[in-house]
Amino acid sequence: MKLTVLGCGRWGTFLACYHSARNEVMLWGRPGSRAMAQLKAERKNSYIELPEQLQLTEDLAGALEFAEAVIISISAQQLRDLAKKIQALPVAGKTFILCMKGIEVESGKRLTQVFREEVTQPVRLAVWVGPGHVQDFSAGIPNCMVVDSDEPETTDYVVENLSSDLIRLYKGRDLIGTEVGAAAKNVIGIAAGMLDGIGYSSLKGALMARGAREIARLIRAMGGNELSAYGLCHLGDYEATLFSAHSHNRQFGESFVKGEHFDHLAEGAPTVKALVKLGEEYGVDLPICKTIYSMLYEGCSAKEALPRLFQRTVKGEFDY
Ligand SMILES: NC(=O)C1=CN([C@@H]2O[C@H](COP(=O)(O)OP(=O)(O)OC[C@H]3O[C@@H](n4cnc5c(N)ncnc54)[C@H](OP(=O)(O)O)[C@@H]3O)[C@@H](O)[C@H]2O)C=CC1
Ligand SMILES: O=C(CO)COP(=O)(O)O
Repeated sequence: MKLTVLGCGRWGTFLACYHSARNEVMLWGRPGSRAMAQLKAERKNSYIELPEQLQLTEDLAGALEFAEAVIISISAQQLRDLAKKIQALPVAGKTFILCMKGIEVESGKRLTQVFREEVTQPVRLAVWVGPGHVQDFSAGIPNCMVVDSDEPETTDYVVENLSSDLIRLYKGRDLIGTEVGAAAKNVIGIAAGMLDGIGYSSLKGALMARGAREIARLIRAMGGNELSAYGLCHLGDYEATLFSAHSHNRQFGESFVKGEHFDHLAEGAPTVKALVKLGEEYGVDLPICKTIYSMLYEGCSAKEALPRLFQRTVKGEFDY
């Protein structure tokens, strides 16, 4: 199959390399991208070396014309901007696969909603999320991920063509849950990093249980299947995010409470704004998300925030 990957950061570059083993692949970076300049000059970045056959380009029209399936992996808040550029080019009949995790802050919309609003040509659309770090895959450690779509045939097409012994793909059947779960795990990852930063790592087990419960309630209220919160898109991604040294969201949370600067993309930081808004809109209490929001955006300290969570009224573990 001919595949194009749009986005040449950590994840997009890995995906382009991964797919190059079995497909003809072109990797696109926006004009002026420093990441693309490095890939062109050195054929590697700090995570991975590019296979010889992988083609690089900054020409969006050419990249889209090249492939029947197009993977997108850029920062979630930038998807609308890129989707507008895609809509200006002929893409009817192609399959787009969003390998990214987030909820748009301005609108509270899921990434497939954002994409479909902007790209109105007839295209197939899927998301591909779940646990996985470049460092682990590059060391040959396999993992399981999940693909979901607004049409089951598209999920089948992606899973059947792009699964491998390194990445075992499962078929998701709940697009709302898969997207919200994937976006929200980054917020729980920031919370985990904050606990690590204040020396409370032993609380991460409780964070896992209560975090997944909170997101399950939101998914259900939004019309999704609450079980998705316990699947690969969310709980299944906790090891990679709440515990892994490679997680940017976890590292961001730890740096934040230590007052240190962190220079990489942590999708949970904007996404928590969207989740808090969605909680209000759907009438769902999201105490962990609200705590992270108050720490990141309202100047609340960990010392103030944590006791508030423990002083909440007593309730049943699985109450709504
Ligand atoms: N297991 C999984 O499913 C994983 C998923 N991810 C997800 O992948 C996405 C990207 O993460 P990651 O690769 O770590 O992030 P990076 O910051 O490494 O890469 C982001 C890329 O997006 C590009 N970009 C940003 N805005 C635009 C735009 N308007 N148009 C075109 N390109 C743009 C940047 O370009 P430039 O080079 O010019 O800055 C950069 O190359 C995130 O949503 C993240 O959650 C990440 C890791 C694992
Ligand atoms: O999504 C990921 C792992 O599955 C990557 O997470 P981080 O952005 O926290 O590194």
